[in-house]
Amino acid sequence: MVPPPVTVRAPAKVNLHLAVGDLREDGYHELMTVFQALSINDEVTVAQADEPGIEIVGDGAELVPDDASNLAWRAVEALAERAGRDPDDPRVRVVIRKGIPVAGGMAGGSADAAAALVAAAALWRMEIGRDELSEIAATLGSDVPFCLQGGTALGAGRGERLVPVLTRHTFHWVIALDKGGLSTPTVFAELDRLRADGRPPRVGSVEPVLEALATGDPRQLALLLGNDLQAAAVSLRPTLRRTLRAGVDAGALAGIVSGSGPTCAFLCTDADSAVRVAAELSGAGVCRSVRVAQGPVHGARVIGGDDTPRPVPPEVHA
Ligand SMILES: C[C@@](CO)(OP(=O)(O)O)[C@H](O)COP(=O)(O)OP(=O)(O)OC[C@H]1O[C@@H](n2ccc(N)nc2=O)[C@H](O)[C@@H]1O
Ligand SMILES: Nc1ncnc2c1ncn2[C@@H]1O[C@H](COP(=O)(O)OP(=O)(O)O)[C@@H](O)[C@H]1O
Repeated sequence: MVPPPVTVRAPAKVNLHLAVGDLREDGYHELMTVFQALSINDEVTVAQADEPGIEIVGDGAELVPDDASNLAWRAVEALAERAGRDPDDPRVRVVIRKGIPVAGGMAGGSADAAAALVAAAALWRMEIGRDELSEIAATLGSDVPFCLQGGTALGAGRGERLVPVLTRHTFHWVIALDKGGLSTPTVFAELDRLRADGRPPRVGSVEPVLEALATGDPRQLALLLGNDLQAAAVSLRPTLRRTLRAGVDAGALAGIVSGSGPTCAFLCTDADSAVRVAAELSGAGVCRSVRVAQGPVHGARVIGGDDTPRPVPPEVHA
């Protein structure tokens, strides 16, 4: 019998704190970061199929590769290998519905990879623990283990070594999407260049951020948001300075470039304030579009539960 397709939702992330250390010999930078998963999602459906393939729909779909280089496809191949299937012929069809801005510093590709891992594991009814999935996730990208885990987490190494952070509070965000993307390696390289030329400011220690998260006070957290990549993202995209100012002028507690950018994330006092800030920011003409989001949310999860029969989405032909 053909198993029903599995659809998994995976979240975007913002880095509340992103301390970038030195360039390592393997080409990565040592990081100390605090991730938070936000209620902006991609959905990935994996279906058994005689005609394998990948399809991407939604915002920015044309910017995402629809071949074997797609991270979701690579995730399926990696899991097929673990399942003892032929990784070169996994006999599935993958459909990605983009809700996360592409190349926006919100881990869209990583979310797709995390979702594809969970979906393929459920489709093939694999007995595989989250720890092992997380190990496979880390081989696909630094942010993929976090997209799997979700919530709020401290990330070390290149961001893949995670410890969950407990928070008692839901935080309310306004997200400003920029007109184009920024390439993550280019932004890291720009930071190296800025550091070789001078001393761009570095974020402080992470402990106060963890304390603010424990109290759940957005005002306290707002004072501590920090991102070492921000100077590099602003250097490559100077208009971000105006976007960051406009969000604070609109009433946000603080604004920050999300990861490698160019998306900007604004922390607000509460849900009502976030709606007001979003309305004013979208009228300011400084960004492509504006969304309201909350965090933390859970990581990659089957929608509706493993046993719930789901209709076949029109794009998927099992
Ligand atoms: C900057 C961050 C912050 O969370 O995310 P984004 O803002 O891009 O989403 C991450 O470190 C990005 O993670 P991810 O997008 O998974 O990057 P990877 O595929 O692992 O790496 C892409 C490239 O980014 C650079 N890179 C990435 C991670 C790291 N710790 N040091 C690096 O120098 C390297 O040049 C690497 O080749
Ligand atoms: N599912 C995906 N598979 C492979 N590449 C992707 C996928 N989604 C996005 N990309 C590509 O990866 C690059 C980074 O995109 P993304 O992960 O969305 O941003 P970021 O790394 O800034 O968080 C972009 O060039 C984009 O085309």
